[in-house]
Amino acid sequence: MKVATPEQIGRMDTEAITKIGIPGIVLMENAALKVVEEIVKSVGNLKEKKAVVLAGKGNNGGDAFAVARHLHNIGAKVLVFITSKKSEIKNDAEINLKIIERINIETVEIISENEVLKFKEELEACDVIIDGIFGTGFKGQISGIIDEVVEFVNSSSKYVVAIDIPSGVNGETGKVLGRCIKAHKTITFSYPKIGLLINPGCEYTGELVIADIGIPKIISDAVNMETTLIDESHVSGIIPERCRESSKGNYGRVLIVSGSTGMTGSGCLCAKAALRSGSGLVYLGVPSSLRDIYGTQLVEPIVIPLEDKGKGYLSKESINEIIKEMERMDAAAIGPGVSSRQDISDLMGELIISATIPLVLDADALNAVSKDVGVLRKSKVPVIVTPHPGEMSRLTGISIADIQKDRIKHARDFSGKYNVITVLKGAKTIIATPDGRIYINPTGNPGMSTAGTGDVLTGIITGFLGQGFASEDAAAAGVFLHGLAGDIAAAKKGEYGLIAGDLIDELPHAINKILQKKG
Ligand SMILES: NC(=O)C1=CN([C@@H]2O[C@H](COP(=O)(O)OP(=O)(O)OC[C@H]3O[C@@H](n4cnc5c(N)ncnc54)[C@H](O)[C@@H]3O)[C@@H](O)[C@H]2O)[C@@H](O)CC1
Ligand SMILES: [K+]
Repeated sequence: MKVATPEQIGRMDTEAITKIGIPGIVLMENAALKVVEEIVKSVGNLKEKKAVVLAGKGNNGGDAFAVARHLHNIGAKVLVFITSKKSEIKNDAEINLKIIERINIETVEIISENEVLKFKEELEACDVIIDGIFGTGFKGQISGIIDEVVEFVNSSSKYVVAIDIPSGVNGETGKVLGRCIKAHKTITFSYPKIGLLINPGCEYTGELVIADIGIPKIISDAVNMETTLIDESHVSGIIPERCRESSKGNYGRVLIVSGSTGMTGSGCLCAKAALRSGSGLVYLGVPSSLRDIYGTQLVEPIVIPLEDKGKGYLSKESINEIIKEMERMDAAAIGPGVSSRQDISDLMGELIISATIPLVLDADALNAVSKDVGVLRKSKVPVIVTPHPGEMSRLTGISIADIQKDRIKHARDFSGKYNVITVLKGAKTIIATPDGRIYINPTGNPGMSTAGTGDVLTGIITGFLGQGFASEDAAAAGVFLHGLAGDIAAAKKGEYGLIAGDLIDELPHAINKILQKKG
């Protein structure tokens, strides 16, 4: 599903009004009806129930006035608090304000401490709070009396519904600089806004509902939305049904270059995940002195011992063997458990430059690349890098805290600078393409913060690359299914006891769920 910036949504609204001739008040009415429908779904029959509606001075407030009218019509006792002077309210919002005044819905301007006290009392007795203070027009930080109002809402323990965006979230960046409405449900219009999907904004939205308010397709299609929220239908468009007549040769050969003494598990997880994502043949290139360990752990993958002179880690001496093996492969992953010795750095640089098949670089490969990041630009093949924030910090020299503050920007900058696809892991994994497009992944849970889950992701993405998916599709489908497998595992076992191997077990179920979408 496409994701919009507030500016793009504003443009769609304006063009629907000016170019197509749909009056703004009609869009506002559509928006309000969708909000009321969702309130009823969550709170039930509102007859005789008390609703407190908060309205700001912009069009978000206009929506709130129209919501108040419909709640009143279905029998709710509605009280509207306005966070500005009524005289500041203009245009469509003013029309809706005048309407509710004419039908005797009580409206109170909260402009002094007296009204704040009244507001606090009313909150205690109400059944639902509707937040229409700020929407896409919000910038900066909530302050003054509105700050107190938001604090009371958040400490009220009442059900809170946000109109379009919880007031206080920046719809473009997801930043929350001050206090912010913590909603149980947010009904956002036309398309999700980026700020509702990424941290910290997404922590405030509660359940997110996307409501169509009638923007004509001709208008929205003309807006170039560069951000995609990966969803089931997106992934089902990537994963093909298997051909009835096929053999393992149809589903790719992948090479996983992995392992050092004490770090053999990562390659095993990676290889199993590649197989569970449908790979025809998985080859695991490992230091030859460790081959027996893999032999006892793995049945289906083929182990290729790479000369290590008995050292238990790979070095530059294995380069020719690896490059030769790559010639018969369709994709390769390099990195899981290879250790971070200098020998590995030298090996990585040469492999990246010489590779002739799509690559996934993970873990120690990224740490090695950090010493000379420019080598990524010398690759002749598509490269996917899968850093967690710590690895991203080493690759860029930017602190983890700063990366986390603007994950989209840092992923996009890195992809643009080094011509790679960046999979920036963490809650809401971000994928950035070299031409600046972004994918946001909604699946996954904190149970996946455990050793080996990154190796599983690398295996899935590599498996998909080997099956001929474009790098961007392999990354998008890979992160979504990895998170979905984690969600299925967490539903069965809880988040505490979840381990990386559980993701591999659930991966076939996650893929099946997506294939069923194809109908
Ligand atoms: N015709 C339209 O354009 C439609 C707009 N809709 C609604 O309108 C909203 C956007 O309306 P607006 O553009 O009027 O914006 P908002 O209603 O979000 O509010 C903007 C107002 O808040 C002020 N403001 C911004 N940041 C502030 C801060 N930190 N502290 C104090 N005041 C601040 C601005 O100066 C402006 O007066 C959407 O979110 C949506 O809810 C919907 O009704 C659909 C149709
Ligand atoms: K709002």
